[in-house]
Amino acid sequence: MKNIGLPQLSQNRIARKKELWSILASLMFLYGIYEKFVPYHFHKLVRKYIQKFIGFMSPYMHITFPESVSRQCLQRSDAYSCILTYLSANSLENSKRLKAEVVANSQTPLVLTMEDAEEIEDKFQGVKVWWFSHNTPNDSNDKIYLTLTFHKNYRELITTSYIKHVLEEGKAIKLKNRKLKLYTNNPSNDWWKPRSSKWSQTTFEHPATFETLAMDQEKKEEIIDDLIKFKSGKDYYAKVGKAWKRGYLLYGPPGTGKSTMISAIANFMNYNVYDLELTTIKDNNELKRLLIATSSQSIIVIEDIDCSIDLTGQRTKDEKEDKDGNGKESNVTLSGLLNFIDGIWSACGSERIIIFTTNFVDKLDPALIRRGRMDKHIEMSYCSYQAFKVLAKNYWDNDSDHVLFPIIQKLLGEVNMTPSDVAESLMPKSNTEDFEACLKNLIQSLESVKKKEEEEAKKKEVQLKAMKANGKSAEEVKDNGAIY
Ligand SMILES: Nc1ncnc2c1ncn2[C@@H]1O[C@H](COP(=O)(O)OP(=O)(O)OP(=O)(O)O)[C@@H](O)[C@H]1O
Repeated sequence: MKNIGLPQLSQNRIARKKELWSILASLMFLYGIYEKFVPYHFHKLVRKYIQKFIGFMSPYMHITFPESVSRQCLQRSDAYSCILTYLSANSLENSKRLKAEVVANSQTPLVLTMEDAEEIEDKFQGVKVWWFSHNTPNDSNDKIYLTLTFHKNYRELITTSYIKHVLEEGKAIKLKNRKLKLYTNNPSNDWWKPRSSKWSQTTFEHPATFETLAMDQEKKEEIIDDLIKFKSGKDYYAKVGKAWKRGYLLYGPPGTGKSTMISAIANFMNYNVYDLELTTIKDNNELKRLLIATSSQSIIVIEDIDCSIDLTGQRTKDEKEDKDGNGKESNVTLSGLLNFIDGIWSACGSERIIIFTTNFVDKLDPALIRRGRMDKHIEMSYCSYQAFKVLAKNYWDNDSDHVLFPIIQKLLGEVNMTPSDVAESLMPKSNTEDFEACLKNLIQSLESVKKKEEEEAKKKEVQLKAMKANGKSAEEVKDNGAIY
């Protein structure tokens, strides 16, 4: 009988299929054993190496950005949200795919989110990249991650230029879109308008940041660290049973940057500012009403607290009358203010910073500024060499050293000059004035202050000698202001 069986080719195919099935069955069997008997932590390791191997073989590379409140992110105004803002703004298609969620009590009410496992394509200098959003189930923090995928050939371009471009563009768009508010309780100057115990508001647009704030780097970092700790401290405050708020006392001579620091904090934290004018508040009840009307994520500021009201209750009625004779009177008391800061009413909101500023810290009632109430006391001092370098960068974009810098460094060590005065010297007075001319102006100002200080010291020394010669006591000499 003639062989009419399957042709040779088909038989080979069947044999190969059988082989494949048996390999598959063996692999499944081995996987079952691996799953059952190999410890879990070892699984993770194996997965990691498999992923590494696949990554090594693949022509594509991945970079992952977590949704975090890390120090660096905050300084870059949150890398994760900068990327989403960039993606949303840069393509019509992307903006359709990104969801805008409304977040209550937030300065940025619209928060962009990307669907889990969604992919967005972008192009940079002709190179295609893909952004991919995903959760990591193993991550106990339940964070969302953005992964950037690109071809290995463009590694240099993407890791240096593209990411920088995305972050900068995203940050710029965010800054443009963000609108912080400045509230004030200062009543209108128009006499016909009724006096109101409410806040009036305007847009807060101060450009100060920690980068442009002239102060020693170490001190600056300490404040930034403190703010970050506060911002991410919701659970901590709940755990220790404390209202989620923090008090800062900024003290130092006029022109050392206390108001500038407040603006830098507001911009850094993205908080609204409530500028509280105590002298216009009738009594403690009005103060309470104003407090209740403030929102969370805000900074309540009382500037020049030493001049605001009588906080010791010893001022006479005559003194309360203002210079124009308006009879403007404030019955806000120290206890009212203490209640405002940390009494029961202060718990009506959360995530709030209270800032007092003063030029005379010694004048303040210790109860008002004790730690726990004013948690951090920050001295804003005269311009140091490091602070001067920040100002040189702000005003002249100068990062490098200059031959005149050592002279300035020496003079700043000998003379007390406020950052405000240093900044004034660094500002060009005409179109022809360049950086060097401004540095010379500064040296001149520093030298004239130094000369004045030396002359005054000499004068006081002569005075002192004369008084001593006249038989005056040490106390009397001191009272007369001589250096003793
Ligand atoms: N530390 C600083 N960094 C940057 N700029 C500063 C600094 N200090 C002062 N300046 C500049 O000087 C100006 C005045 O500073 P600012 O009003 O912040 O000082 P202040 O300490 O609040 O003064 P006052 O006690 O009189 O209210 C600001 O507009 C700013 O340009």
